[in-house]
Amino acid sequence: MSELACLIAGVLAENMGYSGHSFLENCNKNTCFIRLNRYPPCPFSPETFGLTPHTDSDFLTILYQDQVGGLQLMKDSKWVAVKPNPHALIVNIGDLFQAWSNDIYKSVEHKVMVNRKVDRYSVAYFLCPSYESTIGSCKKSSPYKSFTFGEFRQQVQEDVKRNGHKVGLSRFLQYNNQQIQKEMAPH
Ligand SMILES: O=C(O)CCC(=O)C(=O)O
Ligand SMILES: [Fe+2]
Repeated sequence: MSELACLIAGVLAENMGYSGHSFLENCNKNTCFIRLNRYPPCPFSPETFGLTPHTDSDFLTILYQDQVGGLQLMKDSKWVAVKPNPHALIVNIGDLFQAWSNDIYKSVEHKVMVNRKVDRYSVAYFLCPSYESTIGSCKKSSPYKSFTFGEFRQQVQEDVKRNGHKVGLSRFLQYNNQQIQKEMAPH
C-alpha cells in the first residue's frame, strides 16, 4: 500500500512538472498508518453520520469501502455518493498535498453516513510525513505559511477541542480575510 501511495503521489507531482519528490522522502513505514473503520448499524439512518464531514490531514489517502456504501464527497457544493466497487480503491487528496501544490490539488471534503441494518467496514491508508517535516510548497511563493506536520496536527487537535470541528488549512494562510480587511482599511 505504501508503494502504491508513493507512486500515485509521485505521478501527481510529476503531472505538475516536479520530478523531485522531495516531500515523499519524509514519508516512510513509521510515519504512514492504516485505519480500520467499523460503522455499526443505526436505526436513524440515513440521517446519522458515521463520520462527520472532514478533510484528511495527510498527503493522500487510499481507501477501500465494502459493499454497504455510505461514503459521500463534496463536488460542486453538493454531496455525491461514492458507489461501492469491490475492484476499485478510492484516492483522496489530503490537506498537505493541497498546501504543497499551492491549491492545484484540493483536499476533498467527505463524510460517511451509516446504514440502517448492517455494519459497514472500510480501510484507509494515510500517506503522512514525520511530525518534524516542513510541508512547504512546490513554488517559492505560497498562499500558506510554512508549517511542520506536527504543527498542523496540533492546530487541528486544538481547534477540534475548542470549536468541536477541524478548521484545517485556512489556519495557515499567509493572509486571512481579517488581515486583508485590516490592511485595506483607511488608516
Ligand atoms: O470509511 C470511509 O469510507 C471513510 C473513512 C475516512 O474518511 C477516514 O478514515 O478518514
Ligand atoms: Fe477521511
